[in-house]
Amino acid sequence: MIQDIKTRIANLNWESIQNDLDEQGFAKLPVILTKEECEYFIELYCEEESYRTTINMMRYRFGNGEYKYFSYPLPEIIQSLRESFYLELVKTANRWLGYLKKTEQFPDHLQDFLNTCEKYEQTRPTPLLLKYETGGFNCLHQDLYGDLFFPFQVVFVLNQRDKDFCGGESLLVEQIPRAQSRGHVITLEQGSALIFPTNYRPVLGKKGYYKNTIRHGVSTVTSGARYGLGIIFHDSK
Ligand SMILES: O=C(O)CCC(=O)C(=O)O
Ligand SMILES: [Fe+2]
Repeated sequence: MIQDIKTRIANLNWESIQNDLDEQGFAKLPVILTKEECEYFIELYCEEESYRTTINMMRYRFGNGEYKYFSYPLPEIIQSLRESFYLELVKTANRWLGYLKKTEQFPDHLQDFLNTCEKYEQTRPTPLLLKYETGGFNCLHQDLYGDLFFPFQVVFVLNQRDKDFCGGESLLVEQIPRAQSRGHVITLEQGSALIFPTNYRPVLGKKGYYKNTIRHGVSTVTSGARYGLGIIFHDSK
């Protein structure tokens, strides 16, 4: 099953995903997790011993909803998702560094990147489950938890759109230098995912690449409850 997760990720159409990431900064993925796997996570949401921290979003004015960061060791399936997405996305991450004429490179394997995070005192795990009930939303934000960050993150929706919940679309807003911002609305089916930039995306201009800052959020859940699984690669201070 876990081996199977790795195969599922490796077998995605990475050529097309890499192209989407370069062209638009984000990539919508097909269904990856089965209904049973999604239900497993929704049930896991209530198992308090799996988490290091629970955040009430209203309390911090982050939105309306709740999320929980897993503690280490991560559930095997999340560890596998994190490792296998990293293996592919590190190629894009390093290509993007090249576009921006940066010489440093991210290591090929997640564990080596996490060892570097440790040097920056970023040792707390960041994968999380999120829950929004009717009226819930997530304000536009970025998830940078220290000086070191991986340029991509992945989010899965765990229940069925238009059946278990309405609204709750994924939002990306791109801040274009010296221009107005552009919004993207992405609807995700149960078990499908979105890859998006944690901080910015490089865009080719007349004088080389420049950066569009990107923030993400979730529109209001107009009925029902929406659960999500976020895979963030860098650890937190
Ligand atoms: O619930 C969502 O889709 C957004 C999750 C999010 O903000 C994240 O994974 O960082
Ligand atoms: Fe986020």
